[in-house]
Amino acid sequence: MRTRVTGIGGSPAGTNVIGFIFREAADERPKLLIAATGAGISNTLVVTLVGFVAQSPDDVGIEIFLLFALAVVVYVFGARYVFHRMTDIVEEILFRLKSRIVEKIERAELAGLERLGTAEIYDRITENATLISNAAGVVTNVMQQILIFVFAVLYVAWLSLPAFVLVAFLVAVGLTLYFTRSEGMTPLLRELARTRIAFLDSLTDLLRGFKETKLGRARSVEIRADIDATSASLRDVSRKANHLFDENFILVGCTQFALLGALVFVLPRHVTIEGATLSKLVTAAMFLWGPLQAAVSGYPAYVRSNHAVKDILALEEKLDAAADAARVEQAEDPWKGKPGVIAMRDVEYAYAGTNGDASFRIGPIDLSIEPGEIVFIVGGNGSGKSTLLKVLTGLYPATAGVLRAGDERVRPENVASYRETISAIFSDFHLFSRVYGLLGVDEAHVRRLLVEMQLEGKTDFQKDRFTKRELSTGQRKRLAMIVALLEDRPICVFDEWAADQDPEFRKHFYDELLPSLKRRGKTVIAVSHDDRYFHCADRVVTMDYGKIRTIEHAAPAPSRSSIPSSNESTSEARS
Ligand SMILES: Nc1ncnc2c1ncn2[C@@H]1O[C@H](COP(=O)(O)OP(=O)(O)OP(=O)(O)O)[C@@H](O)[C@H]1O
Repeated sequence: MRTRVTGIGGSPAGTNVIGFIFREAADERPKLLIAATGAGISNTLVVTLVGFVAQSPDDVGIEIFLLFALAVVVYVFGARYVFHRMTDIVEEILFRLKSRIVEKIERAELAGLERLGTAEIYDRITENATLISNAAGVVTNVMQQILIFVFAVLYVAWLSLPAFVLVAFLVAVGLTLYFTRSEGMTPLLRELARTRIAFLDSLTDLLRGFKETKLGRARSVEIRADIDATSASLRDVSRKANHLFDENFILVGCTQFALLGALVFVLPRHVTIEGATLSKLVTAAMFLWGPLQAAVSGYPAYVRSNHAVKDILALEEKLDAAADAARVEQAEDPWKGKPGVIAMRDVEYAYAGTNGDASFRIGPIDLSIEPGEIVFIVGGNGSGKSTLLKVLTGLYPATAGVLRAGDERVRPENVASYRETISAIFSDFHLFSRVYGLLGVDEAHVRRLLVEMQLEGKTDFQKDRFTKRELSTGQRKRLAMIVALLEDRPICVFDEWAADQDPEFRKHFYDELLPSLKRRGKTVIAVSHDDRYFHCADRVVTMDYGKIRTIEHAAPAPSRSSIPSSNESTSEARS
């Protein structure tokens, strides 16, 4: 059966799937080779015996039949062993590869992962892994067919040396043409990989923006046009690649016809050859066709799996690069859960620019936050508040300056331990399906928090999960708050947490929750736009264009009549 191309990746990393499997099967290589050779020989023997018996059926004794039966048995056991082991080995490699990639994702720095994007990771870990998995059987078959082919050619050499020379010459010409033409495949495969990721990106855009597309016909038509365009180019490149494979397949068939033609039309004119030998040669040449076609039709799958292997290894390299700074994380923990004063001295952070564009940067920033202090970070949209939080929490490594916690400088060697002292709810927070990091937590305690967050009856907590996570944004943020409270870490970081809460719960957050955290000795760093609650902070840090504009000690709570409207004060802050 022909193997079709459905979209393959390409990359510069250098290895192939056979090397990959053989490296993995180092101890088993001799056994695999013996089993594959045994299967190949017995397969050839079966066909040779059948040809022999067909020539003179009356001369056949029981020993020929027993040899025939033995060859079948050897083939079955040899082939079974090779196929099963190759599948096991490939699946084991893929299992290890996936867990290694997941580990590297975990170790990657946030900025590195943000640059990489999710489409490439999804594609490599699913599509490419499936390609390699499917190719295991095909690759084994190709290797076995090559062995059978070699034995069949040896059989031809035994029958007639001139015929062997003819076969060797025509097969060499055919294969040289085939492989030369197949080289045209590499750029097509690379193009396919790029197009497939672009397709995934557009599809993700459509799915994430589903509501928006439902509301706008023009938007939906335009995004559809973009997806169709990517999909069409995926189809065209895939079609080109498959046509190339088809032509190569036909080319090998032509080599076969040339071989048969040369055997019957050319050879007898130049070499003395008996009719019986010629007939055996023709049978052998026809027999050669099977393994050759099988090997050639399996070759696309082999090429695809090679590209898939290269792409996965290239992804690993990118993840390694993203993990550089955090390579030795967990090595040190100087704080033992007590980070002390957090101090930023001349700290700067710059996003990596794309296509030479100037990127946004914050700093230089000088800021110290005492344990137990409540600090609000305020400022207009895009002033760098969230970026500052990510640097402060050690998620973005400062590109200049020093971040200290207590007496210790936060460095790649200890940043993971520093992060362990912080609970954070970012504006794009994620609620995990289970309360990872808190598995086995006391359910009664969680239920009390559900009551405090006014979520009883909306969801419940059973077996380490909130029974329902499809809640309103404000309610989901309350669930995230429950997780943060359960973590019970000394530093709490909230990025516009109150923004999606109703007035009553917003008041609860500022007037009760934050003071109760303070009473428990927690440091709270919160991004806020709620100017009417700025008095709840010990200090208010105002950011503007990535720099700290002012740091003010909070004024006492204003009387109700003097509270400005939220709009007034926001515009004042921005002016
Ligand atoms: N992942 C990123 N890569 C590159 N630039 C980014 C990235 N995230 C944010 N920026 C840039 O950093 C600037 C500051 O963004 P940031 O989210 O820190 O602002 P903010 O003060 O929290 O804004 P808002 O009040 O709207 O949440 C933005 O203008 C944006 O251009």
